[in-house]
Amino acid sequence: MTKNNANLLQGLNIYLVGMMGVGKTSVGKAVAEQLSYRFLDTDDLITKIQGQPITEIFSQQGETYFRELETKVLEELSTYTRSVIATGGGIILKPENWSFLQQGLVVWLNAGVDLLMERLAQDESRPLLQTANPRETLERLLEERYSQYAQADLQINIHADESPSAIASRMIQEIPTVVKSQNSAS
Ligand SMILES: Nc1ncnc2c1ncn2[C@@H]1O[C@H](COP(=O)(O)OP(=O)(O)OP(=O)(O)O)[C@@H](O)[C@H]1O
Ligand SMILES: O=C(O)C1=C[C@@H](O)[C@@H](O)[C@H](O)C1
Ligand SMILES: [Mg+2]
Repeated sequence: MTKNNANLLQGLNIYLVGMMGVGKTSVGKAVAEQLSYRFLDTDDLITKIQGQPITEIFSQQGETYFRELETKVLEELSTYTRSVIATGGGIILKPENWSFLQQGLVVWLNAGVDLLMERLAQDESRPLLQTANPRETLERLLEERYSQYAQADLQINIHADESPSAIASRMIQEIPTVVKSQNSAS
């Protein structure tokens, strides 16, 4: 089943989008393993290229600079094939980024704010959440971004107590439904 689905994708990249903390990195690694794809993470690459953690890029160079780097990294990765690409939570904000995302299969990992809060409670590496009321910030960001995330080809709802590997299997099982409808649309 997994091998067939990898064939069905014909090398098409999978782009994971969704709010910070939903599990794009964790689930992405499991999807890549199950499809024998390469795993890449835009946040990780930005950190390596810049030689600075994301919090520092935000505080020293600013969010606009980070977003420019993010677009450059995404453009570079769009030339790859057979890759699962975990993206930063805000990648869907720039229309320009969609021209790269749409070259692959875009999968939205969606979870409610309660689960996101649980996952991010002890985490200080998300600069946008260093506010007086992180829950309120998450709620606002999710509301602002919801319609953009919903442009994804496939939506996977994330619940507590499901491992990254089980979520990956569930996602891979759904691939034929979206790849088929993409083919029939063309
Ligand atoms: N299915 C899961 N079950 C339990 N814990 C999980 C699961 N998925 C992710 N986590 C944990 O939640 C936290 C956030 O996960 P992860 O870093 O994968 O999210 P992300 O979507 O990549 O976030 P960001 O957009 O900030 O990069 C991590 O501590 C991770 O170990
Ligand atoms: O949701 C966001 O805007 C972000 C999420 C993270 O993945 C990082 O890309 C950065 O912290 C910004
Ligand atoms: Mg991540």
